[in-house]
Amino acid sequence: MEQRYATSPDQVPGLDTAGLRSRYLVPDLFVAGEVRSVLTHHDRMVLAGAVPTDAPLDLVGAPEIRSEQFFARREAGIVNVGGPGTITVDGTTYDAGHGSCLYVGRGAEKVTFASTDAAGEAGPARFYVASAPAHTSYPTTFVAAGEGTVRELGDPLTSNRRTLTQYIHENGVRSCQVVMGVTQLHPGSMWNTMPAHTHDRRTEAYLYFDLPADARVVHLMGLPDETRHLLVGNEEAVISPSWSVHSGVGTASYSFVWAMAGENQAFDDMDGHPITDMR
Ligand SMILES: O=C(O)C(=O)C[C@H](O)C(=O)CO
Ligand SMILES: [Zn+2]
Repeated sequence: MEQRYATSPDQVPGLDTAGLRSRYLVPDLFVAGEVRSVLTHHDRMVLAGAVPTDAPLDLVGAPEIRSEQFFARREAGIVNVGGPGTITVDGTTYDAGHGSCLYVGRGAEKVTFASTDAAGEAGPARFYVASAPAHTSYPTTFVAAGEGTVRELGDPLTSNRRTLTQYIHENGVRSCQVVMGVTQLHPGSMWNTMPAHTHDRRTEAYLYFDLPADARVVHLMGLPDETRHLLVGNEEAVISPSWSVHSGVGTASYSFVWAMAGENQAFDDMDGHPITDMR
């Protein structure tokens, strides 16, 4: 498990491109036949990727979280951004298609990922995990793709028409901290999360997916009046500390998984920043 310590907005103006990328971009979570993970000390979120090929893969603990079982003191939301696959939690198997979400509660002992058609046209499943510490155990719950709480946002005239589906949230699948969903840009719309916002009470991570290999999302980060950008490729994640805006524009169509953890789960507890105030 890679470990990244928390950062302050004071550091951002002094960082060059490589410095920004090494702290905030998570570029290599998805590797065939492996589980890769990153622990950020921002709200102690763990981001992981699992790509099972010819053999199933288990999500296990690590020295960085001082536990043999990943879910000993944690919960997680898991979204499949690849081909069809299954997630088995303590003997119960969930068919997890592209874009579906499984919440796994604290105390789960054995969590196993498998692909249904790794060698076929669909390719291996690619499971994205966003986890946070949990004080109690909520039931493990599956939500099929698109079946959460849907919000239609933006306008084609401002190139930001998008469908936001909330899976794990206050009025949906219950959790201790993790709030999670998927936003899909409509054809021709390229801007996400504009107007941009911050939420000083929560850390958030975006994982961009379904982006063509030769396209990029220009992702804005930093304090609203001192922004920087990251060029982000398919299946790369960005860590947004509580003080950082998180908004992007793609050079092609894309979706992203957003996941948060922190003080509260109130989705609308955010501070908007008009583009005219941003620098
Ligand atoms: O398209 C959007 O806008 C989003 O998906 C916003 C994220 O859900 C978010 O940043 C929640 O805080
Ligand atoms: Zn946000």
